[in-house]
Amino acid sequence: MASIQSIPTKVFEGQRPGTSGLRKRVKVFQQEHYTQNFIQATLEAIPTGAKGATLVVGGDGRYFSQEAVQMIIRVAAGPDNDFGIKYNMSNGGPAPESVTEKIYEITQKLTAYKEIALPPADLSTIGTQHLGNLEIEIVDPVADYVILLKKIFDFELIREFLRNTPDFTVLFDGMHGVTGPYGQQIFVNELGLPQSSVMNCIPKPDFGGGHPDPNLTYAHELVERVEKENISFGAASDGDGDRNMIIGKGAFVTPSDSVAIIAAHADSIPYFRSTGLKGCTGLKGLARSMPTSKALDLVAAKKGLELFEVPTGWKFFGNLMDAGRLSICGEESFGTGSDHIREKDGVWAVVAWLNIIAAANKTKRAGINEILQAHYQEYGRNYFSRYDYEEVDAQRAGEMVERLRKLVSTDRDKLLSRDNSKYGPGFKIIDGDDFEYKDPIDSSVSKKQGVRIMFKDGSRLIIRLSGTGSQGATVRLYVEKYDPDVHDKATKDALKPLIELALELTELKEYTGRDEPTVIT
Ligand SMILES: O=P(O)(O)OC[C@H]1O[C@H](O)[C@H](O)[C@@H](O)[C@@H]1O
Repeated sequence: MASIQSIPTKVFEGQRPGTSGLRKRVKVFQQEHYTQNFIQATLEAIPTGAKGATLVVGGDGRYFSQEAVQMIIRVAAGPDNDFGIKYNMSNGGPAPESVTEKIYEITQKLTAYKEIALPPADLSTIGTQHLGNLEIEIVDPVADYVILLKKIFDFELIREFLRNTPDFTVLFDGMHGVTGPYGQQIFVNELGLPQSSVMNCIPKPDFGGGHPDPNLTYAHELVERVEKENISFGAASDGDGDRNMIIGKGAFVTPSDSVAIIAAHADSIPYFRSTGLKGCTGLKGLARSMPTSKALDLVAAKKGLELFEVPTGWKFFGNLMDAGRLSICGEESFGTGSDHIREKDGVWAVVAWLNIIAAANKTKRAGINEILQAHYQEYGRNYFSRYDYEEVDAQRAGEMVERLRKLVSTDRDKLLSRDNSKYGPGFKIIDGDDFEYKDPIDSSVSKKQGVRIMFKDGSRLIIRLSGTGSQGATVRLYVEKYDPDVHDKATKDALKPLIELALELTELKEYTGRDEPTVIT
């Protein structure tokens, strides 16, 4: 998808004919995806002036950089709505492909755009202000968000548990992203944890020089402190607050396990109980992106819930949620969430885990490790790993994927008769395809979403090109092995034969020229 900066936008100067006196209001959510909200604002709120809209930034004005806000206001304040796009994106989710494709098509026809100059907005003052004839309302999103979370989770239970269990220590890493003020308010002010339970909670435009990616590589400060200081529960969320990582001393919760465990324990979360409590929705279906491990499928089967496997990208969950068929979903790329909003939500996932642990501790003492082990005992364990090969030659990466596509289609017989016995029993290939998804709600079809190879023992290997890499191509190789009995192997040992098989079968080294991946998660 084109970025904001690269979408040429036709902007009118001064007042639009026939709109004299119109007060335009701008709606921009604090929680990421302002690309989508920018589009929403441009297409709906601004031209008609009909929709009241709000610019949401932190009370202290630091959640968005002043430049970003100015850019949004400037562009959103002026576009002439003769684009002819009428799409309903009011669920607040990421724009669907139909919209981004239409916008891209329009950008190909535009020949010029103008900008209007606006004075800078004062982001530090809550309330309404005017920039020319543009009305902006600055609100504090933390307060609204806390109200929402209190309807979803059992704050009282968590608070009690933390108060009565002082040796259960917590460390939340805001990574100098947008969730810092939320972490401060929720973990310290609401749940009563000491100030030392949060770190890096001042949002900074440069993320304090770090890379705000909540994984074992980039959240190393948190990882080191959790081990050194014997922290029971460590958590991080990323720069824009939508992703999360959950760890404990000697424990790492893979995102695939995380969504499965949240779903398995959903009845300890008020929002998912169909108890008739105000705001409780009951647990509807579950969903994961295709490469995410099938741990969630086992939970869905046991609970008798619908399970959806969608292509990579949160936008595919929105229709299912709007149709009332999806409650909890997740992606291996550290996104976990529910239908309380239409985007993954890092802070939500952290509080979900605290709620689950607090509920489990009503009967016996349990930390992250105990919850993980109990889950594996009940469902078996889906060992999972992702190998990323970043910035490889795009043409060669494309050729590699084409070869694999051929292997799962025209050369299918060759694939199915492949002898993998040297890698151990169970690695007989039983199926393979290039993942295709038909949206059950609007019947739209998304093709070529990743080559999948399935094995007799339930193992899978998946290969796809990243849609978010910025330089050359990023190849992602996902491997998964289900083990119903053995739960305590190190992931890399459990997956070793499958990874070797995957490298041989995909000819990854030959095509990318790489001996090793750049990132392993
Ligand atoms: O295509 P990839 O690089 O694997 O990225 C995939 C990820 O991209 C974005 O972050 C989306 O918001 C995620 O929902 C998605 O999982």
